[in-house]
Amino acid sequence: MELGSKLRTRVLKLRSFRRHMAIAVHKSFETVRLNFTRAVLASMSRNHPIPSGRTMSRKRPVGSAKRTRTARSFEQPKKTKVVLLACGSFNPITNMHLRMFELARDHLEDTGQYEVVQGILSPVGDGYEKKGLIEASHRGEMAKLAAESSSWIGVDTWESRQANWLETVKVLRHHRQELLSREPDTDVVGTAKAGRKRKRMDASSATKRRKLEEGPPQRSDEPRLMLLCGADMLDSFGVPGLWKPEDIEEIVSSYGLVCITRGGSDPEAFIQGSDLLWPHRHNIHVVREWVANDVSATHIRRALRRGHSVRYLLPDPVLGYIQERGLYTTE
Ligand SMILES: Nc1ncnc2c1ncn2[C@@H]1O[C@H](COP(=O)(O)OP(=O)(O)OP(=O)(O)O)[C@@H](O)[C@H]1O
Ligand SMILES: NC(=O)c1ccc[n+]([C@@H]2O[C@H](COP(=O)(O)O)[C@@H](O)[C@H]2O)c1
Repeated sequence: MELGSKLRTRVLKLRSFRRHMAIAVHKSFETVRLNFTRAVLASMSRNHPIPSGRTMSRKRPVGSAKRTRTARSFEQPKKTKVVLLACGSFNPITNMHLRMFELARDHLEDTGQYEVVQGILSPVGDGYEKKGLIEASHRGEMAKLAAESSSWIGVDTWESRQANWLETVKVLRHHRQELLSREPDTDVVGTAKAGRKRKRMDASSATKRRKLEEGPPQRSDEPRLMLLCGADMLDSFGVPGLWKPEDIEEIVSSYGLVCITRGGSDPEAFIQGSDLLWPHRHNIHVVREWVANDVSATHIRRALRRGHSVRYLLPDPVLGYIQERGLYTTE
């Protein structure tokens, strides 16, 4: 009997020991598994950005500062700010001259890379001496009347106030210098409208000079200047002796070109056929105008000479200016 009860006690103890061992082994496996899972999760949160727009959902001690860093700050690269410069006769300015800016802005912003912050109309000076060109003061005034309807397009008469005609690349250089001379937090649109208030560049500033030599900024807060033109202007690059090759090279490499399609021109084919433009094709943005608008200043001048209506081809205040002064009645 005694032997039997001892044996039973031993068997029970053995069973209890095995149970305890099993629990201990299970617990340590569980600990290893949990630690592994934690490690994997930690590494995932390090390697992967947090879903867009959401703050990190880690618990924080009561009263501690709220996490304000969102995924957006990780994911969205800064957009390059762009200022568009359109050079031309604007003799007179037409609705299509304004529309070019709208088309260019949509196109650039649709890429997701750019934010167009300002448009500048720069009428050519009297020194250009093109047939039928009326005084720059009138063309500048008409451009200003036209730009009043826009919140972001302005007129700069610096080019037209120069004594002699200036190559377009020199106009671009001037405007880039103006942009660099601005304070970083300047409201660019407001400045365009009140250009007179602009601060002059401090020629002694080594930083600014260095930036000018380095070329236009690509991804910084400083806006990048691009030349805006119609496809006929791009075609004119091919007219022998009209543009210096080094000027064209500088325009397309250091600034960039936004070219609006125009009836009778094929900008893509022109770029493809040009050994000068082809290497810079990624800096030339061809914008297709699906609603063809082939209004030209030439057509408007001709219609005015003939006493025909030009209403709705150019802004009403511009038409009023022309009629009040009897402009474009003779060739
Ligand atoms: N209808 C248009 N479509 C596309 N681009 C245009 C159009 N009209 C003018 N442009 C562009 O606007 C800029 C300034 O043009 P400009 O002042 O020479 O006007 P224009 O109407 O072509 O003048 P003109 O008929 O007197 O030659 C140029 O780059 C020109 O290519
Ligand atoms: N070599 C050059 O820089 C060059 C040559 C021809 C025209 N342009 C410019 O192109 C524009 C052309 O205007 P128009 O189409 O009205 O002639 C003007 O602003 C003019 O100054 C520049």
